[in-house]
Amino acid sequence: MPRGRRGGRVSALEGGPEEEAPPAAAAVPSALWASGLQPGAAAGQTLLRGIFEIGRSSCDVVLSELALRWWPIQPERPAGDSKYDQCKEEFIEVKDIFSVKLKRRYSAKQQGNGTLLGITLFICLKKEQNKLKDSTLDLINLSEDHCDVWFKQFKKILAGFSNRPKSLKVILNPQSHKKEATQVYYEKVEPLLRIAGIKTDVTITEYEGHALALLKDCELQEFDGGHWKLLFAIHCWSVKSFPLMQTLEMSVVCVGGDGSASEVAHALLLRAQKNAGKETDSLLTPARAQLPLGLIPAGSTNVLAHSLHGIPHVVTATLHIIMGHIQPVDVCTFSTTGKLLRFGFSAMFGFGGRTLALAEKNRWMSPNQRRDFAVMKALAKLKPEDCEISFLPCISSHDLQEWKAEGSPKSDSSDQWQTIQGQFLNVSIMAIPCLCSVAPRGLAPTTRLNNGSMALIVVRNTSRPEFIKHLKRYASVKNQFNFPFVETYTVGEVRVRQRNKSGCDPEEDDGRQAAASEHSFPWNIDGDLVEAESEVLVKLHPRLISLYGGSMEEMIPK
Ligand SMILES: Nc1ncnc2c1ncn2[C@@H]1O[C@H](COP(=O)(O)OP(=O)(O)OP(=O)(O)O)[C@@H](O)[C@H]1O
Repeated sequence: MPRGRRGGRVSALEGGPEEEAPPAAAAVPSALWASGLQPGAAAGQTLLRGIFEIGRSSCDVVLSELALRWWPIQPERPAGDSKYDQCKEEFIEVKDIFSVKLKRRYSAKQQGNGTLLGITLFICLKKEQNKLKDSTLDLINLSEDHCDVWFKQFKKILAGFSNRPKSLKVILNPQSHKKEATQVYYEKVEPLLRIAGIKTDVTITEYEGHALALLKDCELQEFDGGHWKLLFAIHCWSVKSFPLMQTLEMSVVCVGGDGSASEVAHALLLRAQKNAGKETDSLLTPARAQLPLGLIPAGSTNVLAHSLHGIPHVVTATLHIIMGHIQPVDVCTFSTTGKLLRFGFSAMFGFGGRTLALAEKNRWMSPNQRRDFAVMKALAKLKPEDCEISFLPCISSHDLQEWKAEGSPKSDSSDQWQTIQGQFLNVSIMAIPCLCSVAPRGLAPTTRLNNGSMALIVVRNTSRPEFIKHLKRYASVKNQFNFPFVETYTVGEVRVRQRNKSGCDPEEDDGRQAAASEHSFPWNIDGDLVEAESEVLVKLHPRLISLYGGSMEEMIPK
């Protein structure tokens, strides 16, 4: 049977059993399924044409600017025999190739280069549930000259992908989750980076704050001789001159959980302010981070990586970096009494802050144990915070379009602060959707990575069973906030002020006592415990950092 009709298994593109295409996709070749192009679609100018053996069939192969196509060479068709009509063209898109190697066979006695067998292409395939998977396609031809021409052409094409990083500074937290980040990196990430020809320089962090200390003040050339300094200069120049045409010679990658990821993002942003000569304490318009950041999920919580990739999957995260899939992402500044606390993506105050404080106090437990224990204990001691919350609402894009149509000069955020006050069990402020295992659509499902607004979700005082019901509803795909005691707002800026700080019972070992002095309150900022004074200002800064990840629209389950 021709390949195009038997599940499309080009042998070289086969994946492991858990990575098989779902039944709906099984009827088309995996390479076709991976691609957005349809057979016969315009493929750009033909660059090369030749014969290779692919999956044991001799094939006519055409390389064009956009795609590599092939179809079996058929013997002259006997009259009336329709069998060969079923032969289908197969193809992969050129943009899905991330490396090319000459394929050789080495025997024990052989000296030198070995026997040439052909060319191997390394390909990024899109699988179900936002997963990406690496695969290979062998183009077999024993001719050195033939393969050399094709190999050079593939190399030239790959060199043209200026959005792909050439060099990575890798920051790895060996303590993340159950201390498996090092293994994750060397077993799953580094081999792919090596195949892609990306240079790496790895720092294994030795203490909390090491990543910040390393990235904040160091000279970039320290990482790689003069290489980094030169590339940094080129990068700054290219960002300045062509903001949308960045040459991504280098990037930073964090291997760890949310705490590490957010520390590295914070460090890159502090660095950007320093380079731009900006004071961090009165930041109205912070400078963008110059270096893109990749996140490899290896922590107990991986909300940032999950939100970026739609799935906390190490190979997917690595392939987004290799393929140069860049997302500009909104960032918040958290400040108190005019001082910058930190840059971050999401925060919780109240139940979320106390739960984290309790978990931190019990770090001797395993990550899952201490998380469950902290949730149970915070629920047992559930009590509201007396707060005043002021916010600047964002105008919906629909209203904005109408105003623009009417010629009104209004911008997308209102200049009218609104204030709510009372007893709140939890306050969440999120610039990204915060996808996680307990909330498949995210803790803030209406926001996006870069929609220029934050979700403010406030939970007013209610009974414990009602609050638990609300927490459980996050697992649902709809009506998460359909409770009379929950309010959601789309905002650009929020100020949370603690109104009554004196109600703290020293006998109670709740999160507040666990975390802070009587003058500060536990905030959970991207999974890190931050003690803040009574008032915290959170301000959104659209597209302040570039992160490697997929397109959000495809990712959130409907
Ligand atoms: N060698 C180290 N020893 C102790 N802490 C470290 C080390 N390296 C980094 N850290 C700190 O560990 C914190 C948590 O790390 P990370 O988020 O990567 O792991 P995690 O398993 O998700 O953590 P958590 O259990 O706190 O959620 C970070 O704030 C980071 O600064």
